[in-house]
Amino acid sequence: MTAQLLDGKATAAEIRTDLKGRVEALRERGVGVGLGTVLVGDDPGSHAYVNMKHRDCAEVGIESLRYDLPADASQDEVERAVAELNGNPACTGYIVQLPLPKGLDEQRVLERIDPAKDADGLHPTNLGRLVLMQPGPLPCTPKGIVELLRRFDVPVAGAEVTVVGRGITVGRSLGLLLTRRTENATVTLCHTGTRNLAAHTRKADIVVAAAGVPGLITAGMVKPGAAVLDVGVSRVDGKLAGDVAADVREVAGWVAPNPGGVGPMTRAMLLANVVEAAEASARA
Ligand SMILES: Nc1nc2c(c(=O)[nH]1)N[C@@H](CN(C=O)c1ccc(C(=O)N[C@@H](CCC(=O)O)C(=O)O)cc1)CN2
Repeated sequence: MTAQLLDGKATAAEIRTDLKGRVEALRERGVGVGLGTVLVGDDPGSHAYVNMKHRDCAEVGIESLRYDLPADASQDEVERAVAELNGNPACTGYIVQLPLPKGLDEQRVLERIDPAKDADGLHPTNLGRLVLMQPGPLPCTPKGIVELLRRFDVPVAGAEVTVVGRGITVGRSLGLLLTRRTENATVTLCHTGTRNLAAHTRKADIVVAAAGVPGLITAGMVKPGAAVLDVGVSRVDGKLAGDVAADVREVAGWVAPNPGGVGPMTRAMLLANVVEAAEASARA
């Protein structure tokens, strides 16, 4: 068996085409859409992601606002950038690129974001909405994963899903999202304290690997026909390496590769969050 490709790159391009039309429609009604980013330091991966986010904005007609701060920026400087974006009417949504350099209090920065402009859904108010199953912006990677599964008709309702990684941007939020009544999956959240990881992945209909451990998930850990989504990002010898070993393709029913799977969907969902917020404010 060779797995069907969950092609996030092509799917994200389709989503951007749809969003472009919606941004144009908003502009015709006098509603501007602007995405801000706050990037601190010189991590090459973070720079690449932020550059791609602004390139996506240009493609769909969203205005870009960009704060690039040096690696030695103080907590006050980062919070000042956040305060400026909160007060800038041209910015309808924004993100603080994570991780922040060591020494900065990430949580304190995220708490300063105006929840109404929180394009990443990572402000505690919006994470609380997710826990309470209330409407609000959703973290981009989990939202992108659910959208990718839906567009490729991977059955989610009633599925056993094993998520590897408990971080807030992916694993923990994805668990909350997939267990909502609308998704109705059963989720096992694995992490570094999990004793027998293979026992949990082998029983899963869907495996989401977001541990950041290159090649962690191998063919022997996957149930034949399962969907396997690679969200892990590591650099090995300067090259991007995912969490899923190449041999998994011979066992799985679907594979979201890395690159080309969930990453582009993360970016597309960021734009979607900004456009949805602008549409909601235009309706109000
Ligand atoms: N504020 C946030 N920070 C981070 C998030 C996030 O959702 N919000 N997620 C990750 C990084 N991330 C988004 O910022 C991200 C990851 C991957 C991609 C992507 O398009 N990847 C490409 C390959 C890119 C490459 O070659 O390096 C792919 O998978 O095909 C976009 C965004 C951590 N930080």
